[in-house]
Amino acid sequence: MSRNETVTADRVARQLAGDVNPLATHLANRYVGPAPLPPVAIVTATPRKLKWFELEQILKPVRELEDTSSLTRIWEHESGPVATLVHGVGGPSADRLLITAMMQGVRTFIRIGTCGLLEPGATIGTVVVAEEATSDDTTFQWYLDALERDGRPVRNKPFAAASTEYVDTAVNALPAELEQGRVVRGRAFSTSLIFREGPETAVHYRELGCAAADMEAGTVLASAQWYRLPAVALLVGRDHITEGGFHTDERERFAEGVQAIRTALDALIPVAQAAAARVASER
Ligand SMILES: O=P(O)(O)O[C@H]1O[C@H](CO)[C@@H](O)[C@H]1O
Ligand SMILES: O=c1cc[nH]c(=O)[nH]1
Repeated sequence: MSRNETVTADRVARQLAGDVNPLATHLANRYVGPAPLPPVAIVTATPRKLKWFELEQILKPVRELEDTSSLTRIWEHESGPVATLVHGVGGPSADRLLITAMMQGVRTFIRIGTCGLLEPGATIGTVVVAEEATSDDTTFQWYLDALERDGRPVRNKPFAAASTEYVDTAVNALPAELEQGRVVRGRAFSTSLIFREGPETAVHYRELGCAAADMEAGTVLASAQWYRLPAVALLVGRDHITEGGFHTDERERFAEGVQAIRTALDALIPVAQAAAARVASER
């Protein structure tokens, strides 16, 4: 059996074949490159941010797939191969990437990125390990409704959950110097309306119990739950939504958060390799 046939034969491939339209098949190569992609993918919104994370400190570059919308790069971690994929900004863009990446063999997603902080007085560079996320966008709502119709609703509506194993691994790996409130295991709100945020939206997010706002974690976690894949989002606080203050004011703090996420990733990738292999073995 060729590797490509293996990708198309598993449980996730069958679910995808039953619920996405032929356009996704038509576009998969262009978006993410040909199958098989590594089963573990690290995803973020923009190539510029991906550079900030300096993943070459923990991964060995192998090759770049030419001319893909997600600028797919293949890397080698000591635990196995990893892809980095740029999912674009917002839930719909992330959803396009997630689906096509799954079609090409990805079986787990680790989103890394930046977020706005909601807790008054939180330090720029605070790391939020999103164990749950919700969103105001249509892709997130589609997954929430689909899960409901399928008889497996999210446990804490309207929040989709991350893999507990990933959250525990990431939190335990975060360097000790980031303790004292700079590591938050909590909820994220993913918005389509970043430039409409202000004190009132922040109150709303906080009332929902959120510590951070980004634009994609909700869709990443909800999509993963729909396809029964493990996923998590590791976010570093880049600005304050209510008080002003940006990473450009506190570069060192921000850099510490970025470095902490890299440390967490290094511990998380082997766990993700094992989890993705389990998913890929499901028939
Ligand atoms: O750091 P990234 O992944 O770009 O994520 C955050 O930054 C962008 C907004 O400027 C959105 O994509 C948001 O989710
Ligand atoms: O990245 C984001 C998303 C929403 N709000 C923010 O402040 N930052």
